[in-house]
Amino acid sequence: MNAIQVENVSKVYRIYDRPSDRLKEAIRPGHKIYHRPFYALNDISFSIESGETVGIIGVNGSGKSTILKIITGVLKQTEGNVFVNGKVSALLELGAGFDEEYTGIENIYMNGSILGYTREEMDAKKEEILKFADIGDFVYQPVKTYSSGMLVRLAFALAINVEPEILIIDEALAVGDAFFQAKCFHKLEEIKQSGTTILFVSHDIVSVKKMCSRVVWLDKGVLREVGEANAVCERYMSAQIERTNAENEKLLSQIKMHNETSGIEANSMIKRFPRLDIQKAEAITGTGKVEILSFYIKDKNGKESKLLKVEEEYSFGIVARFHESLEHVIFGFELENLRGVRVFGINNFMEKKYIGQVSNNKVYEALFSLKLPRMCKGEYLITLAVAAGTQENHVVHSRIHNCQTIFVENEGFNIALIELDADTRILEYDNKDIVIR
Ligand SMILES: Nc1ncnc2c1ncn2[C@@H]1O[C@H](COP(=O)(O)OP(=O)(O)OP(=O)(O)O)[C@@H](O)[C@H]1O
Repeated sequence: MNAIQVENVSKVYRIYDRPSDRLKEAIRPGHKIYHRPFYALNDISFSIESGETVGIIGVNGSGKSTILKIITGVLKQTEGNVFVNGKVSALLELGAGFDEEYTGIENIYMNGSILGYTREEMDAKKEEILKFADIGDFVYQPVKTYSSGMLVRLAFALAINVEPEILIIDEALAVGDAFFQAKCFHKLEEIKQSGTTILFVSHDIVSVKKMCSRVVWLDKGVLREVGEANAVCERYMSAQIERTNAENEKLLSQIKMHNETSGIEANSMIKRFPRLDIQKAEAITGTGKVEILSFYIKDKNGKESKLLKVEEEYSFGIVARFHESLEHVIFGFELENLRGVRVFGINNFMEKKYIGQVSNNKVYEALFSLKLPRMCKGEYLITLAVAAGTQENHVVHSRIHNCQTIFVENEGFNIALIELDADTRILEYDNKDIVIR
């Protein structure tokens, strides 16, 4: 069953060059048109099944908030239809849904009554809401005195504790502090498991990948893609890379970087490298001026391996052919877990091994030797990249996303993403010997 169905929805705004044009058009109905139509959304269709967690992604101004407002009924579409099946609780703009003259408590009851709950029913929910919001006595103060952090705390606590069938969240979590964000993500995970449909707008692609099974990608009001979360997020990130590449290419040509002495070692021996299988890669992007030919991992005996043990030494090699002479080249790779969380990344720029210039039609091998950190046991995905510029400002010439998996063995407790090397001591004191300041 569909919880939300969006059919050919468009939202058109009238844009006037001068404020007076609006008036001129109003007083001469049927005559001259003074406005230009602007499509904030253009013929958007998608549906969300009951129980799904779906993300909406897109750059600023792509129409994400507009579609959420239309789904929640805050805004009326110009064309098309929206069907919503279930009780909706929404967290839209910060403070929306609150009357700022009233206290937090009063707002809790007002919102509850809008959602059809009686005062008694809200009495029962109040404690849970206040506990989650954790804003102390501020709940007795008018909402207009709240900081943005307090507002989002109350709004989130309210939105999740009214047992919605459909929960809609617009980027709101970004406002809270890190502890609150973590608490919210935990709670969202719980809500998701209970079968609530969740629609989630965020610029944080890692969270979207982690939370959502499917993703809707909006681009300048147009639906670019709807599909499996990881795949759509990858293509979205690739598109962002291409966009920033174009911008950085311009910027780098203006910045004059001093040529470092080249750290490249010449090698005339014939070497064999395993061919990189790019068939399984999730996305390949870049200018195409560099072709990544090989990636390999060798253990300390020089044996190739995809089954790695924590705290052992490995060398990671990237081999690439250059189709153009380039300056300030950066070779690097990243490791992500299967939930899309990056565990580590390394490149020669970070390691302060600067490369002055590489020549057209030559092949270069970048070698990274490292001790594998104490990370959680399991499967990981590798992303390879060759870029040029600096860490902050670079053009990606080739990026092969999630092209290979490795398996990490860890005989430890495996309770978190990484384990620490800590010097742990326990000291004992007599009660009388301590002062707690
Ligand atoms: N009242 C309005 N009149 C004219 N244009 C508007 C109006 N409201 C929104 N827009 C435009 O509609 C487009 C979509 O806006 P929307 O807020 O939905 O984007 P968004 O994807 O949520 O952006 P962000 O990530 O920055 O929040 C933007 O170009 C915005 O300027």
